Amino acid sequence: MSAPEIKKSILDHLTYSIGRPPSLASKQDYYKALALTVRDRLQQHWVETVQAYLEQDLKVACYLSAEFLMGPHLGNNLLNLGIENEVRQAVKEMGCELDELLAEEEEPGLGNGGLGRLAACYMDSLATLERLALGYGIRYEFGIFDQEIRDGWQCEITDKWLRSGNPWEIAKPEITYYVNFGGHTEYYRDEAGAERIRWVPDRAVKGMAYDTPIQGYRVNTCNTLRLWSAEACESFDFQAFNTGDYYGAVDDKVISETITKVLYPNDEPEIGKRLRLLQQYFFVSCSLQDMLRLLDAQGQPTQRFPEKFAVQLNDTHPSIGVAELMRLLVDERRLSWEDAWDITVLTFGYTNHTLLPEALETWPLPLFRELLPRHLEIIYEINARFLASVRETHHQDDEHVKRLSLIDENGEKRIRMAHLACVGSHAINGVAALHSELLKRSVLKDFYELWPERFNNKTNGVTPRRFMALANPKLSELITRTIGDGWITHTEELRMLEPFSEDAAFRKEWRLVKQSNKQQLADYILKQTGIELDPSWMFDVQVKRIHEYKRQHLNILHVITLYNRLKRDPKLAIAPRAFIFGGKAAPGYFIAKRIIKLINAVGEVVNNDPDVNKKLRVAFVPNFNVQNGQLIYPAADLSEQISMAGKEASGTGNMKFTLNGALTIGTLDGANVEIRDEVGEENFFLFGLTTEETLRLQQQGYRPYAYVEGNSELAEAIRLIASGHFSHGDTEVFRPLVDNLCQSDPFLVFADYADYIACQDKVAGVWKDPENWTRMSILNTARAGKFSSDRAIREYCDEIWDVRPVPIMIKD
Ligand SMILES: CCc1ccc([C@H](C)CC(=O)N[C@@H]2O[C@H](CO)[C@@H](O)[C@H](O)[C@H]2O)cc1
Repeated sequence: MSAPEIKKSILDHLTYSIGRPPSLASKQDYYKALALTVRDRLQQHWVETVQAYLEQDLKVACYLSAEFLMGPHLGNNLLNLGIENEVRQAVKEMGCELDELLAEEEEPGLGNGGLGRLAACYMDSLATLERLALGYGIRYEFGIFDQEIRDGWQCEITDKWLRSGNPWEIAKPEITYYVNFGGHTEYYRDEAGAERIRWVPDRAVKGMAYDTPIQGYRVNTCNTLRLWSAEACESFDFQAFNTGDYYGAVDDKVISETITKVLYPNDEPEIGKRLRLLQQYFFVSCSLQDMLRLLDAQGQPTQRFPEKFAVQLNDTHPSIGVAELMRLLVDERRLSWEDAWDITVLTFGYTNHTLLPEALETWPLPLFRELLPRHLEIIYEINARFLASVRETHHQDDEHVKRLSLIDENGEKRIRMAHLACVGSHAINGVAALHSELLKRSVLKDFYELWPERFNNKTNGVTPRRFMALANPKLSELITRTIGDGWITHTEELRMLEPFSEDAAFRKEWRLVKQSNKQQLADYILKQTGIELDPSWMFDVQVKRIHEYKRQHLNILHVITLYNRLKRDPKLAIAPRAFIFGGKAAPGYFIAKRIIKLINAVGEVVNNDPDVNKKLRVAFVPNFNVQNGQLIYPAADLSEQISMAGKEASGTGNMKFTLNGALTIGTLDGANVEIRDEVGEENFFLFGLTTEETLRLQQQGYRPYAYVEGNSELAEAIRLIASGHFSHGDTEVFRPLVDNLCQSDPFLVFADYADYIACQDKVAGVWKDPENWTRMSILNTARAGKFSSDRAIREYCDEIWDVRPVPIMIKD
């Protein structure tokens, strides 16, 4: 791990792995050689961790997720191995800058947003807490699209993240499984004469494992992220070729590989596309077959499956797993239905990440029957037994039974995947206290009344390694210099910072760190957008997927309100503010794309208007992802968490901002509630209707335009948008947005406008006293220890998975 040894290893990899003499090597080559050098050092831990698993009778946490938003690996692995300085020195001696090589890494964007990034944070915490774990997912050839902003509009660019290979993964051709589709089922008599059902599929693909090491922070544990890639069983059909059917010869190859070709770029609206179901079944079947192989490899009986594997369903996307495990246990391992069902329920836990009805996945029966005929039968059987028990034990009326059923019989019959997940899991959790409560009171109410003991809350968390130590080295250095470095693995120790909020010298240092982070972000934004931001201004930031319930359009209404105030009186004493936005919209999400256009259109007018651009600036950071998120979270003064109450399940960006000393303006939604409880209501800018109040308002009949008539600033802002003031006189481009707001406003933007503006004025007031602001900022960081993914993972391990720490010894 010393600089000279690392230098030698990089040179060796340049020669033996890359095959380039240093004189000819490009930055990409040096990056690759360094990545392989670092991977070597991970692999020793990796092998020891796998060895420990094979030698000891241990239980493993298996996290099934259709998305893993890992972010760039190199910096994180240098931090977790504790060799950043040695590497920085080694590459310097070779004439390279570590930061240049870090910038060479393609970000593996195998996720959309919160759900995918949470899975990545949890993998980091599982390894750091020395819990044996496997992350199972899909190795998409193309991840989340790259976003370019052209003339204010989002443009989607294919994410060819594998174009120059991926040094962090190891292909495992020896770990492949067949996954079947289509066909029919039939009865047959087994050798014992027992009548059984077999599936006669009409298509199969092969799933091959690609493993990525997940190194814990300063421990020997190195877990595995196993991503499956689809390939044809026969990559080339010579028969077809010889008969001149050249396309037919590779047909199967093309079709099969399509399964893991691309990530669906939607987060929230359910899409119900056939390929999406193929993707979900494909990776789940490979994963469960892999677990059964591991069980066999350890000579363990099938009955011990739940003692060896705790399988967590990351939302409903992998919930077909309930039916697939039953198929593997009953059809292939010939267990009785009852035994198989007990194993299944004991094995699975289900995490729900959204209350939005349109995001709860349901599959049309005909599609299900066509692709997965045997699973449909199994789901019918599960449903029949479930409803029978419900009738028996709970004497439920038909209406109730209908509501609980796995099959939605209203109109076109559909499979309710959330219901399958609930029936097949012994634990069901939401991702923040409010969300878990709302789950019990709304979408999963009937299941809660049935099985209250299964329901629990696991408030989300984020890894302090990537989002503090790696993203904010200056703040980390100041904190460690002040309270030691225990906080990196025990964030509750951040509390020791509290007394320093009263120390003027410390506050000064705290402000200087924030200032330099803001300068760094300003430089990045200038390079990306050409927009100049002054780091002495308040950086007011909203970065997250673009969605109406997250209300980026409420934020831009505040910007327009300040714009109007300044246009009316350019000398108005407004606290100079830079409004920074970022986030991708699902390509088919019409309104969300118009919101991006509106933000950029308002920005263009504001930034070029001398009456206002000395106090107001707007910048939309293109291609918001994990990499630039690491630049943005440390540089924010104000974190915008302004979703309509009851809509944001948790949020995790809110936690990253708070841990990096930003103050939050937000509603009582998701984890905002717990952030406010932890940091103190006096250190949180609260506004807006509560969940109850939103429901009451919508029940009593909500007339959005009444709020426009009742508020001149709101009326002026809407009038300006509708007039084409921000669109070169074009009154059509934003009409759909204005009409949506004035006629339905489903996310109560108008209802919360006045309180939001008043709260923002309060923020401006507090900002005027930097000492007080800094004190509040320090207290936010000091009291945000709860929001570490380590705390969340400890709870999952102790309360759901029963997975214990296993220190890994490195044998010399
Ligand atoms: C079917 C398409 C689809 C894809 C993704 C999703 C995810 C559930 C969306 C998501 O990322 N939800 C977010 O999950 C985070 C982690 O728990 C929460 O913090 C966010 O509040 C929630 O919106 C729903 C539907």
